[in-house]
Amino acid sequence: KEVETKQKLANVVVLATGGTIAGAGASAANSATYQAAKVGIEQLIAGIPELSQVANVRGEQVMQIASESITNENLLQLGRRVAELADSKDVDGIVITHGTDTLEETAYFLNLVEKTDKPIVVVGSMRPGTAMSADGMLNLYNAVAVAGSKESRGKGVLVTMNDEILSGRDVSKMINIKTEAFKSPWGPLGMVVEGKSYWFRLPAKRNTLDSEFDIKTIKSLPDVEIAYGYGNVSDTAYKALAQSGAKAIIHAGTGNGSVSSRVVPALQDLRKSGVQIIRSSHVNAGGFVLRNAEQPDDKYDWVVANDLNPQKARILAMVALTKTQDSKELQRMFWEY
Ligand SMILES: NC(=O)CC[C@H](N)C(=O)O
Repeated sequence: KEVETKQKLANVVVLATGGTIAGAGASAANSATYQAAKVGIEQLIAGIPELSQVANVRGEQVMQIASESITNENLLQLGRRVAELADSKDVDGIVITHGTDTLEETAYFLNLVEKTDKPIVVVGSMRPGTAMSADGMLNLYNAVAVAGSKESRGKGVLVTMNDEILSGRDVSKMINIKTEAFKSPWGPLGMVVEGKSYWFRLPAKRNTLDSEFDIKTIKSLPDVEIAYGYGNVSDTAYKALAQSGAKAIIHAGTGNGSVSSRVVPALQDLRKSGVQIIRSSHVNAGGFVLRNAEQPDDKYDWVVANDLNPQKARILAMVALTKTQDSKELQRMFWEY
């Protein structure tokens, strides 16, 4: 009988990359002061015996880092391993444990480049496992349950945090001290409660199987950088980033991706020299940048990121630039993904 239920359960692989979900503090009171990326995946899995009720789980330590230090090489390495596993008939779903600082970037990257309808779920925690009311155990349990569920297939890369199922495309870390940290401006897709998923909506943007990007054909990612807009800003950072080789600069703009009049001439020049200029917004609850609003994008040949925040715009720009150098194509991709 035991063998029978084991066979019916989905096979889920947990790829561990580090972060607070693998963190450890000196005392249980240390919910915010601790070291990230300390605990190995075997120990994390062993700490949640209930996982064996929702899936046949095995772990793989892909890296052990705090996610603010993740590089494009790390992204490619992880993406390639996810693709290999997704191709295996013995794997039904994949979970990635990840630091929360750049979790939204990795989730969006995988959402763009993984050609599979198998569930891929990215998860982290806001408190280390050593802390009182640690959230990692339940987040990971939920992630495995969602990754093992047939209902999760074909919904793009997902993120499970704080009982919610969110789209990897537009989820973002909105606060760094609460367990209710991850939100999408467009709301969660569903809830996961006691290992069962409850779905309410679906992503509308192209992803995974429906995406024109494929990790297997991406050899490297071009240099795309972000420069921040604020009062009294100068054009120094923009020029320096271009000089150091940036192929595109994401303008993390104020409000509607607005650009200071002190910066506009430099951005016009940079575009003429071949650098793509992409306007996004750093407003907190979700920017929404429209073409030719605030700045004449048609005239300057700039691109707008619409609802993608600057760090997500960087991810799409890198992936898009592996396919095209044409600003119109780039803009199409920013509307479609
Ligand atoms: N809550 C977290 O995971 C933050 C820890 C660390 N800065 C990271 O992103 O990996």
